[in-house]
This record gives sequence, C-alpha cells and structure tokens, in this order.
Amino acid sequence: MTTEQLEFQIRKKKSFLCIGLDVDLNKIPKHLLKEEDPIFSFNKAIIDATHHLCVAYKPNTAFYEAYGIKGWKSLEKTINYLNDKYPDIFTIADAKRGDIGNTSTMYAKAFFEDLAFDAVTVAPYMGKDSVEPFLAFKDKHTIMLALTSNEGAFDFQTKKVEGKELYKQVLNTSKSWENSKNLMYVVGATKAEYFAEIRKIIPTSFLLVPGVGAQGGNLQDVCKYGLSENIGLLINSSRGIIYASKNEHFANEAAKKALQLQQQMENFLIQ
Ligand SMILES: O=c1ccn([C@@H]2O[C@H](COP(=O)(O)O)[C@@H](O)[C@H]2O)c(=O)[nH]1
Repeated sequence: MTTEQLEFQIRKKKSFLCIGLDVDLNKIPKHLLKEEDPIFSFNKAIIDATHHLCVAYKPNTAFYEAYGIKGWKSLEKTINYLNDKYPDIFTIADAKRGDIGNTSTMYAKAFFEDLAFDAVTVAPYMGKDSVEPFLAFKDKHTIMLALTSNEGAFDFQTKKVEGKELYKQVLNTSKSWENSKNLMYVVGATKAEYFAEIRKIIPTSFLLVPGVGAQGGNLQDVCKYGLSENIGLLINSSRGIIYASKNEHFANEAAKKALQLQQQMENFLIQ
C-alpha cells in the first residue's frame, strides 16, 4: 500500500487508528484456550469487530516469537487473514530489526515477501547500510525508531551529538538516504511536546505513535502538534483496546474502546 492509499483510507474511515495485536495467552478469555490456535482465534475476533474503525494493525512480533513455532504460525495466519479479507488495511510488523546489509536484506524478505506485511519497524543504531536494504522494497515502508515512548528514550535519543539531539540527527540524516520516501518514524505519544520540533524536520512523513492508553500518552496533544497536511499519523493502542474485557463479549468491548479513539480522531479531521 502506498502512503497516498493510506491517506485515502484514513479520510474514508475518518480514523488514523492502528490496533496493536500484542497477544498474551494469560490475558485472553479462558474459553479461547480450548481452540486449536487461541492466538489466531483471538486476533480474528478482534479484527472482525474493529476493522471498520481503524486503518492499520500492528502485531508486535515478540508476542508471537515467545510461543515458538506455534506463535510464528499464528502470526502468519493473522497476516494472511488480514491480506485476504481486509486488503485495504495497512499492516505493520513491529519487529525492531536492523543489522549489517546482507542480514537486513533477509529480515526485509521475511517481513515483506514471506509474510507480506506493508511495513516493518527498524532500529537506526547501525546506520544507513543497515536500513537501506529495507527501503529498497517498492511500496513497502520502513518505520524507524526516532523518539520512543519509554523512559529510556532519554538515555540516548535526546542527548546531544555534535550540538544536536540524537533523534534529530536520525531524522535529518535519514532524509538523504536512497528511497527515503519509504521511511516512516516511531515517535511516542508520551513525548507530545516534541512533535512541533519533529514536524519542522519531517513535515509530512508518517509517524507511528505508540503510547496512548496503557502508557498514558495524550491523543489530543499528539494530534494538535503532529497532524500534517496529509494527516501523517498512525496512532497505536494495543492493551487499551484488545484487553477491554476477558468475557465472551471481549471483541465487542474492544470495538467500543476503538470507537472512542476513532471518534476523537474524527473530531480532529473535521476541524
Ligand atoms: O516507542 C515505542 C515503540 C514501540 N512500542 C510498542 O507499541 C506497542 C504499545 O502497546 P500499548 O499496549 O498500547 O502500550 C507495544 O507493542 C510496544 O512494544 C512502544 O510502546 N513504544
């Protein structure tokens, strides 16, 4: 999916919500544990109940890798289900990869070709040659960590290097890389006060924004400073939506939480 198609979907659905599929078997309704693939059954129910309220889903691969081969199969079934039944949905593998060039190429093949995700998250620490193999894939997106939502973001990302904060160096430098049009960036909702500065460097790049809901980030502030002329935001909520309830109505309860966020987004889009 191109960024233009993503923007079209956002305007059509009046939503820039991304739902995080971070499935923990200890947190899902007990009755699902009897199913052959509880993770996929959970995801399928959540997706069917919420797809009209969001434009993207983001499984964090850690929650699948933790269950070994079974978990990887559940991830594969989830992305195949999304691509077959809801092809207008933008899909993000939150895998935070990045390595020397030939290894990065293999990571990119795994997520873009084998699993056919639209986007993958990548850490910038190893630099240009570790990210460009991802960028080489046409109409696929590399979402690079810029300013993350956690406390540890202040350990390195906001520290000055040659007079400029490291996250700003990441944004500025990456703009000159080959196929940089395929870049998006992760900026945490807990760092809302940084969005105005970030928009000065990357006025229209899409930002994946985790941290609303469970981590306490404020949607209003993010929208106020982060929205761009092409919208440019994907706001993620995982636990705040998918674990709304543990009873048999869990998917409907998740949809209610998603609707609350979608309605707030709609208000910003019509302003
Ligand atoms: O800076 C970052 C980068 C990634 N994440 C991931 O997003 C979700 C957030 O989940 P919630 O349950 O809505 O808090 C999760 O997969 C994180 O690993 C992030 O939170 N911050």
